[in-house]
Amino acid sequence: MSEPFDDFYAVIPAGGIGSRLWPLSRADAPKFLHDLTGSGNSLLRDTWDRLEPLAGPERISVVTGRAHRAAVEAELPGIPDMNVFLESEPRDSAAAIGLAAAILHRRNPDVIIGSFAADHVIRGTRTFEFAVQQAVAVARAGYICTIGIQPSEPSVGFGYIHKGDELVVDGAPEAATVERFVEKPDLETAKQYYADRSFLWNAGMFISKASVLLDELAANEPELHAGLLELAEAWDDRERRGPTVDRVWPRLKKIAIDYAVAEPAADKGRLAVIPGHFDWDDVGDFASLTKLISAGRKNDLAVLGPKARVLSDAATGILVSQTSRVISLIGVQDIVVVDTPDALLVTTTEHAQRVKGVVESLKLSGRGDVL
Ligand SMILES: Nc1nc2c(ncn2[C@@H]2O[C@H](COP(=O)(O)OP(=O)(O)O[C@H]3O[C@H](CO)[C@@H](O)[C@H](O)[C@@H]3O)[C@@H](O)[C@H]2O)c(=O)[nH]1
Repeated sequence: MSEPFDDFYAVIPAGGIGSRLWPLSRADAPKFLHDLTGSGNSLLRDTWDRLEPLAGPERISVVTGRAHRAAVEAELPGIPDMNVFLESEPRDSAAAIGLAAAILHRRNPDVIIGSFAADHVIRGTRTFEFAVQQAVAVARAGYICTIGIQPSEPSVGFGYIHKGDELVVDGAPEAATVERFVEKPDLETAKQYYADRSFLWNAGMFISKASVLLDELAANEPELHAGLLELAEAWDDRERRGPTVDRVWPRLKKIAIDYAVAEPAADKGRLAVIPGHFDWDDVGDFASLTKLISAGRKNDLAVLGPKARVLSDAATGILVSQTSRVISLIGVQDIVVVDTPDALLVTTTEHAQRVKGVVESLKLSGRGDVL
C-alpha cells in the first residue's frame, strides 16, 4: 500500500445519470450506485476503496445531488459530513469538480486535488496507484495532469489526448506533455487518432493544484468561476450555505470540464499526461457491459440480476433482469434485453450507443416517470 500524501485530496463527482444504460440506470438509481462487476459493491464504493490508500478517508470528497445523499452515505459510511458536497441539480462536470476545488482551496490554498469518475471499472491496483502518484508529482510542478489509456477502438465516446514530448518531473518517469486535447471527436477523426499511437483516451481523471484548476476556469469561464467562489465562501457557514446554493447553483453554466479546462489548458501547454497501464473501462453502454460481464466468452449470454430466470438456447449478448419474470431467448445474437418492472429495452450490442436517444425522446414526450 502506498503512503498517503498529506496535501492530496481525491474528489469523486457522482452525478452522471448514465443514460446509455437506461432502464437499468435511472435518475434515482444512477450507474454509480449499481454493482456492475459482481463484486458485491457499487461502482462508487469500488472507487472509494481504490482511492483510500492514496488519500485516506478524511481526504476523499464526493460531489453529488441532494437526492443521492442518503444512498451515497449508506455506500460510504466512513465519509466525513464535511466532505459531502451536495448540488441542488446537475450542472455538469466543470461545476461539480470546480465546486470541490473552490471549497477545498478555501480550506487549504496549497491543496492538490484529483478528480476520479464515480462509475468506472479499474483493475490493477498497483499500476493505478503508481499512475496517480506520478500525476500528483506532475501537479506539484504546476500542470493539470490527466491519465491516458491506449485506445482499443476508434470510440467517439471519449476525449483524446495527443501525447507530446517527455516531461521531466521528479517522481514521474512516464510524464509527457500534451499537444492537444480533443473531447469526443467525430468518427472520422477518432479513426485517425486510433491509427496514430500517440493519441490516448482520457480516462476522466484530472490531477492539479486546486489553485491551477481555478485559474484555468477563471480564464475560460469567468462567470462560472465567480459563482463557484461565491459558493465556496459561504459553504462552511451552515446558515448561509443552503440559500447560497439555491440562488447561485442553478445559474451556473452547464459545461463539461473537458471543454472548460482540458482543451484550453492543452492549447496553453498546461496539460500533461501519465499513461495508465491498468485495465480501465467506463462501462458506458450495454456493449461494454456485455464485454465486462462475459469476460471474453463471446458465445455465452451474459446475465446480470440477482433474481434473473433465463432460459437461453444459442443466444449471445446480455440479459439484465430486475424482475422475477422468466425470460427465454432462442437463437438471437448480440441481443440486449433489460427487463425492469416498468420498462423493457430490447436492442443489440451494435446499437447500444443509441439508447441515449430513447432517453431523450422519453424526456421530450413527458415520460420522465420511467427515467
Ligand atoms: N456531481 C456531478 N457529477 C457529474 C455531473 N455531470 C457529470 N458528472 C460526473 O463527472 C464524471 C464524467 O462525466 P460524464 O458526463 O460521465 O462524462 P463522459 O461523457 O463519460 O466523458 C468524460 O469521461 C470520459 C471517460 O469516461 C472521457 O474520455 C471524456 O473525455 C470525459 O472526461 C462522472 O463521474 C459523472 O458522474 C454533475 O452534474 N454533477
